Amino acid sequence: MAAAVTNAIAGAAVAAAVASAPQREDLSSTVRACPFSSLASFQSLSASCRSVSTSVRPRKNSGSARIVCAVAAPTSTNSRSPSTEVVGKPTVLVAEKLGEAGLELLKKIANVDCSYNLSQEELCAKIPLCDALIVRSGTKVTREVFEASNGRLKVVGRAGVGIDNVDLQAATEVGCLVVNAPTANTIAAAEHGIALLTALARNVAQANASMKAGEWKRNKYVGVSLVDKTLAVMGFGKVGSEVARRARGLGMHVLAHDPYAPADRARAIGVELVSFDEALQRADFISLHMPLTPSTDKVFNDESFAKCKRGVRIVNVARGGVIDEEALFRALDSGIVAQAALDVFTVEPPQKGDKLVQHENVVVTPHLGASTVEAQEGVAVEIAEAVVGALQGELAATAVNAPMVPSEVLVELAPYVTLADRLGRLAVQLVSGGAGVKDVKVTYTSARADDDLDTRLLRAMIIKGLIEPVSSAIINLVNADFVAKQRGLRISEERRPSDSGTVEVPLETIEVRISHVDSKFKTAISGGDIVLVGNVKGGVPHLVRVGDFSVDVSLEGSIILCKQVDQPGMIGKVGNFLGEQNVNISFMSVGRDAPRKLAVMAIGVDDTPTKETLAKIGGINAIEEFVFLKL
Ligand SMILES: NC(=O)c1ccc[n+]([C@@H]2O[C@H](COP(=O)([O-])OP(=O)(O)OC[C@H]3O[C@@H](n4cnc5c(N)ncnc54)[C@H](O)[C@@H]3O)[C@@H](O)[C@H]2O)c1
Ligand SMILES: O=C(O)[C@H](O)COP(=O)(O)O
Repeated sequence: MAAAVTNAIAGAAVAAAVASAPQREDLSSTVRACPFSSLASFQSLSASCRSVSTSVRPRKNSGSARIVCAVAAPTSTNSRSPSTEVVGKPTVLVAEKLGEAGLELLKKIANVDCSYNLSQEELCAKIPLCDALIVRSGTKVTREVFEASNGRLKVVGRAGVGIDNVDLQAATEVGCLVVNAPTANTIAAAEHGIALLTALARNVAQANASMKAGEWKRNKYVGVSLVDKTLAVMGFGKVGSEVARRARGLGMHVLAHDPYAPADRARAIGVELVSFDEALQRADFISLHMPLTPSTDKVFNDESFAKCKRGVRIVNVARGGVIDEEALFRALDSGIVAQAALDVFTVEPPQKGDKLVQHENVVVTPHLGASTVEAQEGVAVEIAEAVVGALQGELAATAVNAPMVPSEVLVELAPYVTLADRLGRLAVQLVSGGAGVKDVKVTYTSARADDDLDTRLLRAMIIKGLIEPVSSAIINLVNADFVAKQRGLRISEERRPSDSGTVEVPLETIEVRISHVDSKFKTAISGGDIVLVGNVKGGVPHLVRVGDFSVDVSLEGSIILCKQVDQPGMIGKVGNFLGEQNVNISFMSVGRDAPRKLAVMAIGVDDTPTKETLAKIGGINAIEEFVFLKL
């Protein structure tokens, strides 16, 4: 007897729960466009991969480019729109001054709202209307901002390098991509570092102020020479190496401390890489160029100043927070530090009358490192390109909160990305009961060596497929692992060597196995688990196994799976019922134990059959159970 029709129809509604999913919704209302859900969208993504592939390489720390899959832009019709907004275009909020060329690029694809000097409350009020936000260092993009966006904010662009003003953890949790503009202001920052170094050595700022006050004090402002002095560059990245190169040109001996710096770069510039302590002990001048991170926070403190040569001079164009400002004040007063030049401060702007700013041996500028005409135009274009790309679902070469997936890998994995998402979607629809999905094992069969397959993207897409149909979450490469962990969904991965495959093809099959659940289609159970296996044929993802039965159905449209007693006329009967309702069949395949024994019929349909049609199929005598699954 055929399974109860109601059970079968419930297949379309996905009663399954993924562990601790906050909401269960009808599948039809929750299937969302995935950035890679169609080959077409992935091909456009691949095209952009190719265009950058020669310049893209994995970067250690932040030194070189990264490529990740971004999140496709939603359009802005789901929120109240600003009056000037063009419906259907994404909205980009530019919260700090951005160069014209960048604004022009943004305006080609988006409604651009330039609103500067917003308070946190004003930013939080605006953000639910925005798909992207562009900031410099003056705007704090806090957890509160991400939460206020209600999931609409898809990308934050930092028009500059330092991302210490953006809560990356909160961004990742909500699946918001963060991109920066890491290269365009390097030279400007390095030049400002050198400007401060020379100004410090020759008392330019103090002498200037004194003369403007009507004085003429030639003896007071005798400086020190730079030539033959030792400069320690702390943080030998983009800016640090440019400062080092210029300091070498000034005839200085240059040391660098950077735990991650490549020795060949240092050798090429004529720089000696040393430990933190050695740098402090040998330097006459110290120039800071490391990012502000938990490990560099106040790394210049009483203890480190005590290790310095007496009379050392310090330049900081990195971040105020890397110096304990109270400790610097003490070191200046005690003479350990003769002079300091500061472009950056723990709190910006510092309080009026700040004692460090007022100190006579301190030269200050109001965070001007990146502020040249050239750098600001460059940064604006760099960030606008990254944000536009991300909004169009393309690649972000400068993402800071997503794993790097090299472009070549993305191109090759494109059809498998779709396969992974669809296997996840089908598998979760086969789960019944309230136990929830907790344990999923993914097995990749490949003829390639174990270290020759990057599965992070595939895993992310399987997670997306498993979670999205049964929750309100939106999953992408940024937040997939986080959301899975948060929901107690354990994904284990295994590589299985392929005997028959070739290394030309990255993957033979992907198997998704859900343990410790019941299935509404018992035939999908193998060894106690729901098991689906898929592969890619001619660039199209196919389902090739359901439980212990081989099938072959392309993963497009929707699928009806029937378990039946193998007998003549079955295909015709089912086909007739679907034909009566004008439901187009795209694919049909039968996998069986043996002739006239049990079989699984997989039918791909382009349209969604009505409940009545599904009831008629369920009523066919030879059909023991069936399920309708939406992709
Ligand atoms: N004042 C400005 O206007 C201005 C302009 C540009 C950059 N910056 C700041 O300058 C800093 C450097 O920028 P960049 O573009 O060179 O970045 P970068 O990422 O290219 O270089 C930073 C380097 O610091 C190194 N590093 C990390 N931790 C370290 C540690 N504990 N000790 C020593 N080195 C460490 C990294 O390995 C890296 O090589 C950033 O903080 C950036 O925000 C300021
Ligand atoms: O990290 C940076 O890029 C610099 O600090 C520049 O910051 P700004 O964009 O606020 O000038």
